[in-house]
Amino acid sequence: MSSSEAAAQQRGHSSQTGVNVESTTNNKTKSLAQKVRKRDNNQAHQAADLQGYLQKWTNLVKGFQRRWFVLDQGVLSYYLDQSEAQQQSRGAIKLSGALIEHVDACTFSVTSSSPELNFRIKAASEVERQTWIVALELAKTAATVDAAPQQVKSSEGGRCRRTRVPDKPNYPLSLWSIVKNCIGKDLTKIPMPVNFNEPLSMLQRLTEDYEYADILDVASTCEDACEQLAYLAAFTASAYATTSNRINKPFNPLLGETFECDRTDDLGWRCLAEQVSHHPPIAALHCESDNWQCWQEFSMTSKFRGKYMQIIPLGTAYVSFNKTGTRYSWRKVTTTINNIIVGKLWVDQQGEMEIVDANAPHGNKCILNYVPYSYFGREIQRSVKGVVINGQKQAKWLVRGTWDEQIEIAPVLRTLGTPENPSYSTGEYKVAWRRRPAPVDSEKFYNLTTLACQLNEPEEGVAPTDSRHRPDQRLMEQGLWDESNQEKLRLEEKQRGVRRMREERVKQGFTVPDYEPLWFKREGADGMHVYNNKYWEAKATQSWSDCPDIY
Ligand SMILES: CC(C)CCC[C@@H](C)[C@H]1CC[C@H]2[C@@H]3CC=C4C[C@@H](O)CC[C@]4(C)[C@H]3CC[C@]12C
Repeated sequence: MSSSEAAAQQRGHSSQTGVNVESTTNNKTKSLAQKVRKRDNNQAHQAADLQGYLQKWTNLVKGFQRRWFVLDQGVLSYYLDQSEAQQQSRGAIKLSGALIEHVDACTFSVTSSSPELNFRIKAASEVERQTWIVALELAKTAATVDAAPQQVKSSEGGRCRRTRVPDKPNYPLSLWSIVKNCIGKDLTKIPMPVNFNEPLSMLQRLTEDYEYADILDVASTCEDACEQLAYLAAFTASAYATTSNRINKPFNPLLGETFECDRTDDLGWRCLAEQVSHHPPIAALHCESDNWQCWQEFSMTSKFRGKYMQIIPLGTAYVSFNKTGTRYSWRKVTTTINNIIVGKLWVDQQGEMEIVDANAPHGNKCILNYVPYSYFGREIQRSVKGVVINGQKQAKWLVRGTWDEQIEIAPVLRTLGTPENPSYSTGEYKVAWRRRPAPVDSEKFYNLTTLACQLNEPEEGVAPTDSRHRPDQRLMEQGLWDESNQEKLRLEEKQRGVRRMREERVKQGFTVPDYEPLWFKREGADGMHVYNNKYWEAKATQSWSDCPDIY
């Protein structure tokens, strides 16, 4: 029996310890889901309070001593014995920001940094230890959410959005120990515990492509089509900004999972994503604003190449500017994840990206080169270089910078040199994109940007299939990784079950219609999934009856 199972069982029996007990513990999955939902509604006040005798480390002479511990409203206090509990405590730690660590089978420690305090505590059994750790983690999450500044920009929409998620707990686990048995497998097919995840699904991660969509607003006002393309090049590079320090795996979306992000009020755009295929996994996105529309289909293959892994994205991204109807398309470059076996993980981008006019194949285009990292190279790292050429193959604008910091663009005034080795004299460079500074302390919460923190914020009225409702991801966000892992397995099994049933019916000779996504349909010669314009209307009337039950 794993410790978390034991803890769950313990919770079922231990009414005496005062843990909030779900009466239907035999139906554990349900009780977990309920717990998540409850916590969504009122995260701050759902923490399980707990009290009881434990052994507390005093000093080398006296060793462990029996003390009465009380967990109440985000504070862990102790007393000489139970009768003293109404009086002043002997010591107390605020759990917000505290470190809760498992030491050995029965021992754990709770540490706070300011004031500097540490309790080393021994429980009577592993089960009791885990019960306390779970209660403490829950209380910590609730307290941290409470303590976190909730206010963001004073958006015209007037909505307050959160600016952070709970801190990432620290449960060390070697990536290589998981991945080594999976050489040759695709990243999306490697069964991985949530320890390497970030609390976002790939649908949400892809929505972050639009974090700097204001560049598209600028581009939409350009009179010069080549300048517009140069801005667009800056936009495509901005999508990689977060990859420099976000090396966690987003959750693989379940088939039929959706994610909406309506930021029309403050950012001027809204986006809808759906997982439209499971084998191979494909996501489709559609993002719209008054000035432009963007859509894309995304899937990927991944390859181990010795000490690193390469992610090769498939699918095409499009933008169309409303005023002129000009449409451009591009494909994403290859992402490399280095140091898979040992060392610190780091990411690089490489490859050539061609941004072409989708209506005029021989018209303007931008050739952007994401220069790969080279140990010996003289190039600055993460560099992006590009040129916008017109239909006559004349260079019109130059693009330069790095994908993790900023991109500048400049008009070409004159082309010198030879066609094989041209040199350009340009006008002044202007900054087309600059990365916003990271939020304070973001290294404690997966290096998420403020927008990223807000993506998974619970929101009313979204589809039942929305990633925000995904229970394993919510548990992970709250730092409850054991529980999250269990839920993840249950959801994946449920998905397999549905698949198996389809296959069974096909075997029995029934005609089973192909899986149809709800909000996207295949269109055009390449059969790309494009938006069917139904989601936001369905949302307005809350008509979700066609949504599959995936959680
Ligand atoms: C072994 C584990 C830890 C590896 C984790 C790999 C993560 C960091 C990789 C896997 C797939 C990658 C994504 C693949 C494609 C895109 C789309 C692009 O427009 C922005 C970057 C983005 C969103 C990448 C971000 C980094 C990414 C999420």
